[in-house]
Amino acid sequence: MRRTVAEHRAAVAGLLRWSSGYGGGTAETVPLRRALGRALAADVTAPVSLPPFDNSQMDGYAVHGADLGGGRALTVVDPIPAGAVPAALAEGTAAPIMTGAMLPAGGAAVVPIEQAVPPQFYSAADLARTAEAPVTVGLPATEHGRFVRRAGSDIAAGEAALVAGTILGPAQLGLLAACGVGTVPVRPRFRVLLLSTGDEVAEPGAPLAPGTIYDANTTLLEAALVEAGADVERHRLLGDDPAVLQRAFAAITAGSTNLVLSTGGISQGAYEVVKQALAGSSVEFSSVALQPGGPQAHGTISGIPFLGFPGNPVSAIVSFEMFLRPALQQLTGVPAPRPDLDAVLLEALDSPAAKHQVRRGLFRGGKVTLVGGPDSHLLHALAASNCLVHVPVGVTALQAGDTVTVTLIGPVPADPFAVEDVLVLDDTGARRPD
Ligand SMILES: Nc1nc2c(c(=O)[nH]1)N[C@H]1C(S)=C(S)[C@@H](COP(=O)(O)OP(=O)(O)OC[C@H]3O[C@@H](n4cnc5c(N)ncnc54)[C@H](O)[C@@H]3O)O[C@H]1N2
Ligand code: MOO
Repeated sequence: MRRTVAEHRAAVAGLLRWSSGYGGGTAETVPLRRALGRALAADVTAPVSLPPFDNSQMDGYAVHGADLGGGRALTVVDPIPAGAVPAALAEGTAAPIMTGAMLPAGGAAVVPIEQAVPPQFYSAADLARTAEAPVTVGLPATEHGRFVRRAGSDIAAGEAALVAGTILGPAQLGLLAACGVGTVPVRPRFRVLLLSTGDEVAEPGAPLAPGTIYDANTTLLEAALVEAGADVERHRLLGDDPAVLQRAFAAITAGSTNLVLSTGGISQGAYEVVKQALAGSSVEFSSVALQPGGPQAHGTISGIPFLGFPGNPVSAIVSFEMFLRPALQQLTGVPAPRPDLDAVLLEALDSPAAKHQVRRGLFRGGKVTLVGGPDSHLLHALAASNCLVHVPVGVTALQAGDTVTVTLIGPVPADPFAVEDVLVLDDTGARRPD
């Protein structure tokens, strides 16, 4: 009995949710620079306020609360660089103050240097002469608090900075650094044991013997798993001997990993090693209405989730994108930037009526060109594509100009038309006349 893509997706998600043991693991504490993309394991409270003290938003003059009305010459006093603790500001004086510098006690506002008369700062030598002939500055009227960044206006000490489960991106890590937090507790990564099967499959690097091919799946799937926030703690290349694979499965103990993932050996051949090694087990071998990625296996080994992907590399990665990546995202919260977009198909295609076909394409500017045919060995075409093109069950043909749904799996190249637009801008950013 053939399963639908949605049925298998739900089965994989349920398997990981109920059997992977993910979620109960011990948090690790890592330095901020190792925490990018990880999920925060506990709430973090701000240990300091941001900003920690009232400070200037502009390079200019700090003015006393009694002098906000402007119109009188103020005596210029010692400047306040960022990092200094200033003396209190007296009525009738103005202190040159730099962006980020602490506002002096008595200071009520900052007037930007451009609005001062004259609009300049004075040298230390000029100010040293203050005793004989005070240097003065004229400032326009301003209001209380103008260009002052108040302590705690971003976040107050003791407030929740980030909540558990937050995915730590540059902004979140920057906030923690600004709060002086150097290490963070993060949820453990989802751990995967990756097994590639096949007597014909050889480790890259060694000379290629006749009849053999290099192992692409280990590298392809490890990269995909890492990109999705998981950790391949171990991978093994195994041949087609069911006894060897059975021993490898028997060595897997409960709790040792969150998922066992294999490629190859699950179809209709005479040497389907995964099928043979798991005969009589609870693992289910099914045919999903998907191309590539039709043959699938799922179940548990020693209580640990097991997924068997087909051996063809494109079938394996399509299986990952269609089934495993969504389940990982649901479970770990690590974002999988895989937007689905509508695109105008630039050429015709055929598809089997009973299957959801996934073609590879290059999406740009709202349009998609197919890259290579539907076959599942076309790794070069996969590497030249940036999206999966979906042809739903029941659709047997599409024409150029039809709208399809694509899933972005790689970066979109710059639109050549957009580049031309940029080139006709002048130095000010205005569009030049054609
Ligand atoms: N009579 C039938 N034959 C096949 C069917 C079918 O329904 N009836 N299904 C086809 C489909 S669809 C697929 S997909 C494959 C899946 O086969 P297996 O999962 O058993 O995978 P293998 O036979 O072991 O390998 C398939 C293919 O992929 C190459 N391969 C395997 N591992 C790697 C690797 N690590 N790196 C690179 N390439 C790998 C292998 O050499 C084969 O060419 O079955 C079809 N057959
Ligand atoms: O379904 Mo197979 O996965 O076409 O190549």
